[in-house]
Amino acid sequence: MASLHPLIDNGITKGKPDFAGGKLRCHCKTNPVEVTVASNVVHNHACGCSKCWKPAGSLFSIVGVVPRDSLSVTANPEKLTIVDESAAIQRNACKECGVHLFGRIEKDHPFKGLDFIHVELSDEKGWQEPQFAAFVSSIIEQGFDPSKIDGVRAQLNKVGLQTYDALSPPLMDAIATWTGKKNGALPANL
Ligand SMILES: N[C@@H](CCC(=O)N[C@@H](CS)C(=O)NCC(=O)O)C(=O)O
Ligand SMILES: [Zn+2]
Ligand SMILES: [Zn+2]
Repeated sequence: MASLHPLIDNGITKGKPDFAGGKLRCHCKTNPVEVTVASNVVHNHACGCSKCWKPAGSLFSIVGVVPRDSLSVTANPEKLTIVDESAAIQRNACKECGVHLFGRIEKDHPFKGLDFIHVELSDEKGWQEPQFAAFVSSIIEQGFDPSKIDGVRAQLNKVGLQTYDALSPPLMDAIATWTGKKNGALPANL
């Protein structure tokens, strides 16, 4: 079976409601970028989109939000770079290892004031557990076989995650398959 994400593959461990935050570190063996977060995450969820950072071999990102004021870069900030300046979410990644430390919204947007983080970058336990899975069909755009996408939804449902797409799942899959063929991630004759 495909790996969804290390935090959900073997079932989901519930967080602690009173958890007060912790430190996130990139994957660099020396001089990792360190971010300190003084709050728990909310709306933690799995995201299948192509923009959210995923650990190697995982189909999904686990991403949650924290108030921007509760996040600070506490070591090696010079290693950070913004992945895509034109995106609504300015994802700050380590130039050396590629890990995304936090995403920030600067433009006028419903989520302005919130930063997006990945709690598996922290050694602390107690972060809110993932609550649902979003943008499931988007993994097809990245080359995932569309005929196997319902198996992924079943895997997510099995660990207790409801799955969502912007439209109904079959319609979103069809749109994503078209996009995957167009961008070359899927064979044109599929
Ligand atoms: N199908 C697209 C979906 C991208 C997308 O819309 N992602 C959502 C969820 S993270 C979003 O809000 N993106 C805003 C952004 O990346 O700035 C993909 O996989 O690239
Ligand atoms: Zn790094
Ligand atoms: Zn995403």
